[in-house]
Amino acid sequence: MSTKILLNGAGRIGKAVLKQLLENKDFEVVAINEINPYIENIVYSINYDSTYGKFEDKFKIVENSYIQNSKSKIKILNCNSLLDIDLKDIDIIIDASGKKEDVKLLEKLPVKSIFLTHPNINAHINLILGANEDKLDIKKHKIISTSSCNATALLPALKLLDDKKEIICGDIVTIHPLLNHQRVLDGNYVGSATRDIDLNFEFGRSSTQNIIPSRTTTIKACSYVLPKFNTELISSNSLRVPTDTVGAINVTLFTKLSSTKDEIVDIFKEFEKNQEFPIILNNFEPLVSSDFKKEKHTTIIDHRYLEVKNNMIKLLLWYDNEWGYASKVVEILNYYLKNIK
Ligand SMILES: NC(=O)c1ccc[n+]([C@@H]2O[C@H](COP(=O)([O-])OP(=O)(O)OC[C@H]3O[C@@H](n4cnc5c(N)ncnc54)[C@H](O)[C@@H]3O)[C@@H](O)[C@H]2O)c1
Repeated sequence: MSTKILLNGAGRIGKAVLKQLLENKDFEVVAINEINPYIENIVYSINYDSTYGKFEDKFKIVENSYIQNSKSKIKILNCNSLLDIDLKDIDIIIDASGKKEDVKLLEKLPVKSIFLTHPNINAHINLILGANEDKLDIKKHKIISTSSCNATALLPALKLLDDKKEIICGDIVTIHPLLNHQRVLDGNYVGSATRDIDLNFEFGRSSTQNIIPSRTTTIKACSYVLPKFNTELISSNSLRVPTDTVGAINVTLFTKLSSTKDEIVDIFKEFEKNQEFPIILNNFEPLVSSDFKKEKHTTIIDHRYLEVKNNMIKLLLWYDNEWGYASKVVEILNYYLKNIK
């Protein structure tokens, strides 16, 4: 029997998750809850996407509150809170709205599990494949955070290098594409449920005319998954750039054991050969960010820019922050269901 899913929030991540769930017969998305009250607009934005292109099996509206294509029929709901939804036919909720609902209230909802697509210290587990999937305990973990796109891309590489060379300290710079909370032209800062960084004037500035520096919660998100990787060990900041998707992270690490470049390349090659999930992809070609669009590997190690000097390792990582991250949400969901059976 297929797993019945309610998707909360059909924005950038919600739609990427939806389209990947629709490819899999084990899942049935029975409902989408969106605060956007216009079902015509919801169906339009599922069918047409500037970043990933048209959706071939188009949806249309049926019976006023459903959308349907050749394979699926999905009820569209318009509630402000998950707590107000009748969940009797739902097994699992994927919350991609960015709303920070009280976890104590979410725990009481009559579903098997709730997946949050943001880091959440109060979730029962923050889970990143390649970092802590062995810690998943389906008896204890009902509210599962799938962390952030940056932490998902960074932490497996950090853990691997720490296991082999022991990280003493480091610094990262995330180079992150546009997000929907940003301004097109200069304006006032607008707060957003999708960000929990303090009020930040820079985000009131035109997103298409600037490289915008900002703080990032990446390392904090890593620490919710593996406490060793915290802001005492690794400093961070971010540059927001005017591209649609695919982020990069510049990583500088100082390690207890020294290394050679060949050794580090071999560590990543060995991991790629033996991995259970598509996590590490080693790249040796002269590629640019758009070449990694729709890449499902969690993190692409760009060996053309790998530098190793004694105890210092400098890496350039790439990741698709939308489609790639959404593919991890679906993989974690699959992993969870396999553990239930
Ligand atoms: N965009 C990324 O690169 C990225 C990557 C990983 C994780 N995330 C996280 O995923 C979440 C969503 O981010 P996004 O980029 O898709 O944002 P988005 O603004 O594109 O989408 C959010 C959607 O949720 C809807 N929504 C807001 N409040 C709601 C509510 N109370 N109930 C139902 N729907 C509601 C909005 O109308 C919108 O359609 C955030 O927590 C974000 O931090 C984003």
